[in-house]
Amino acid sequence: MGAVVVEQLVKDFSGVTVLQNINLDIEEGEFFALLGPSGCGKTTTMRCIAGFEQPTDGIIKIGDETVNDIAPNNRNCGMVFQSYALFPHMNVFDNVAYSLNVSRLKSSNPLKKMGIYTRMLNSKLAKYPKDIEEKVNDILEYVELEDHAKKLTSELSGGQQQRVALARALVMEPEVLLMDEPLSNLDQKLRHSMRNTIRQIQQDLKITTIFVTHDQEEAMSMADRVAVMKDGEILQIGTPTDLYSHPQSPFIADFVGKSNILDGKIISRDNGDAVVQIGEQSVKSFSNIEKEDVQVVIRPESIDLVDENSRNYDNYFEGTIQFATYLGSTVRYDIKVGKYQLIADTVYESGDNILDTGTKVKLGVSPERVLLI
Ligand SMILES: Nc1ncnc2c1ncn2[C@@H]1O[C@H](COP(=O)(O)OP(=O)(O)OP(=O)(O)O)[C@@H](O)[C@H]1O
Repeated sequence: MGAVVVEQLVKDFSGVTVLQNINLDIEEGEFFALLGPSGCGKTTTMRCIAGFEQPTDGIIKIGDETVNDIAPNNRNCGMVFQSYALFPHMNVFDNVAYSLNVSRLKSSNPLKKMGIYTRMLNSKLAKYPKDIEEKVNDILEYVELEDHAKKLTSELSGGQQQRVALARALVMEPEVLLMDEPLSNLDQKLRHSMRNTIRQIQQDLKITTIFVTHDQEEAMSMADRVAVMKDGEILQIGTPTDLYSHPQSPFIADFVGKSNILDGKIISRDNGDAVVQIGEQSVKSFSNIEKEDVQVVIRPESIDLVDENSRNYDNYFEGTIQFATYLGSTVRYDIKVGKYQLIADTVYESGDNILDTGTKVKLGVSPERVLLI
C-alpha cells in the first residue's frame, strides 16, 4: 500500500524549471533519502509528493493510486519538518491529539459546516474521546515523552520537540512518512541519537519513509537507498554501499564521502583491467570502462602508507607529508605526490606515531580500489 512512485516529474516556477524528469520507485516499507546540495530540488520533490505543490508534468502514485488530483490531507502522508511546526500555545498532548481530533470532529460533528468545530477545539468543550486519549498516550510513550505530556512544547529541548512532531505525524497512521531536514536544527550529538531513534521507529513500524537531507553522512547512515540530486535532476540512486563503491560521476564520488579525483587516460587494457596514465605515473585498475579519458577515484582509506614489510599493492606512489589531521580513530594525511595533492586516512591506535610535515612516504593502492569514471 505505501509504495511511492514518481514518473517523469517536472516542476516549473514562473517558467524556470527546478525539477526535470524525476523518476522514483520507492518500495513499501523502504527508508529512502533524497540527498543533494542546497537548492537542488529535494524539498520541491517532497512537496509534490505531499501535494503542497502541483507538478507541471508527471505522475505521482501512492500505493496503487495516482494522487495528482488528491488534496494533501487526503494523501495519507505524515510530515515532519526541520522547524518542527508545533503549536507553541498547546501542550505536548494537545499537539499530538490535534489532527486526530480535527479529523474526528470534521467527520462527525454536524456543526462543521458552520466552522464551529475549529472553535470548539480551542475551547474547553473539546474533550477528547477515550480512544483518542489512549492512542495519544500510547504514541507519547512510544517516543518516550509520556512524562512531558502536559508541558508546553516551548518548554522542551529541540530533540524532544522533534519527537513531538514525529508523534504527531505517526498518530495519524500515515502510509508514508515525509521528513524534510528533520535533524538540521539539532546539535551534533543529538542529531546522532535522533538518527538512531528515527531509524529504529521506521524499522519497527515498517513505514515507507522519504527523508530529505543535504548531509551525506545522515543519508548514508540511515537510508536503505539514496537518490543523489543535483540541479533539479537525479544523478544516481543506490544503496549507501553502492553509491560509495560505484559512484557514477565525479560529483557523487566527491559528495558521497571524500575522494581523491584525478584526471587520467587509459593507455592499455588487459583482460578487462586497465592501465591508466596519471601525470608521470601509470596506475593499474580493475575497473572496466569503455572510454579513454577517465577520472580516477581513490578513496582516502584506500591509500596505505607502506614499508618494506607491507604486502604487494601493485600501485605505488612516492610522496611527502604536507600535514596531518588527528581525527580520533584515524589520522588524515595531506600528501604531495608530484603535482597532485592526495589525502590518505590511516587507522590510529593509541601510541602510534603521527608523521611530521616533510616526511617522505611510500603509498600503496590496490588495483581494485582504483575506481574509474
Ligand atoms: N515557491 C517557489 N517559487 C519559486 N522558486 C522556488 C519555489 N520553491 C523553490 N524554488 C526554487 O526551486 C529550487 C529548488 O528548491 P528546493 O527548496 O526544492 O531545494 P532543496 O534542495 O530542498 O534546497 P534546500 O536544502 O536549500 O532546502 C531552488 O532554486 C528554489 O529557489
